[in-house]
Amino acid sequence: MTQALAAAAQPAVNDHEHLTVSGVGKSFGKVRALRDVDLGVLRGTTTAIVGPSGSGKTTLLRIIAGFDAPDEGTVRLNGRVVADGRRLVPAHKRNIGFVAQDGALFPHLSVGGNVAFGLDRTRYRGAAADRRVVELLEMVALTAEHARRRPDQLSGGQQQRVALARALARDPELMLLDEPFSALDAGLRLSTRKAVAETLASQGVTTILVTHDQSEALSFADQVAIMRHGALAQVGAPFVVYTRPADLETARFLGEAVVLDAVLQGSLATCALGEIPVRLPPAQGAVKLMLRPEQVRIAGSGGIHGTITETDFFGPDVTVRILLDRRPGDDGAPQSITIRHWNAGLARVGAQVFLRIVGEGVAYPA
Ligand SMILES: Nc1ncnc2c1ncn2[C@@H]1O[C@H](COP(=O)(O)OP(=O)(O)OP(=O)(O)O)[C@@H](O)[C@H]1O
Repeated sequence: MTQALAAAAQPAVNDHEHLTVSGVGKSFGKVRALRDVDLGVLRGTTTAIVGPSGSGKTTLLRIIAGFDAPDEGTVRLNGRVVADGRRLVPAHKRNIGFVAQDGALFPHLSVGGNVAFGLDRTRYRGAAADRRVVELLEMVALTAEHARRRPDQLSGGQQQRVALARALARDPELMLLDEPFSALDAGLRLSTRKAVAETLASQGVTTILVTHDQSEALSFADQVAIMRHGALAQVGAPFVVYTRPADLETARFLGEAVVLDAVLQGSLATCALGEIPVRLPPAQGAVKLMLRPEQVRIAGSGGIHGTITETDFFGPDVTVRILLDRRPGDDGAPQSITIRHWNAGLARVGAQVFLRIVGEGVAYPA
């Protein structure tokens, strides 16, 4: 093959991409853990890989790190192939940082000793190393005082931030985070996540976070990759994947969804909630229409109404199940929806309510 032909046979690689995963597959015996995964990550951005347990997230992260080799496909860092059928650049030559679920700090070393472990000893020695350790601890909102403690004398969130400081000590270009917040309780999880995101953004480190928590993925990342059964179901900006999921399963995975039978004509879907505009209609005729519950509001009056059949109180809001009244000419089965409302006093079982729809729906072929 001539050079020009060989170049044409290569998949297109975006020059701005820090990481490019193309057609990656991996099996463990009969288990197909990854199939035909394509993922591009721009330099300095944050990507979250989210999916249910066993969907292949960790396998993909380990292949990006260089801990495992793909069976097929290619991984490129800065346009350079680091893994394909023949070559495998090992993890320690990929200039990456890795933070595991449990932080994996060395219990026998002090906090400072843990961070210093990551330092390049040809660049940092003696007082320079001590100064760099404190600098790294300050990046993750800890101090020189913490450096003297043992890891077990810190809170869970502090330990995770030390693990991040240790990973940052290597000056990585790419940071891989494998569910690093999952062992923390809700409040600590939020504040640690924010602190970690801010540190990584300020250092301009390209970051990939693996999580099974949808809201964590949506709030942390510039780009969300949804993984299912070893394949990527959708990759896009958080707002896009949440408001325009590629399919119903992705819609339901990323959040609560109101799904109704509808008939689509042009870009208008007729369903038990009236006529709802649809962006980019995929088909005409019978479809499934998806709205997010926050798009359905309880109103003072209107043409759409129903009866509350069930409520569930959560504190800031209440989940309300509503049996929709049939609209004139509708002879289909009765349909119920579940939405949220802030006023628990208003949402009483048996109450009649009017509903108003905000924004557009998403239609899927029935
Ligand atoms: N070393 C291994 N040997 C055999 N099977 C494996 C191995 N590692 C992963 N698997 C299998 O590959 C599939 C994907 O696993 P993986 O750990 O990547 O999923 P995950 O999405 O990270 O799950 P979790 O959220 O539970 O960590 C699973 O079916 C798992 O059992």
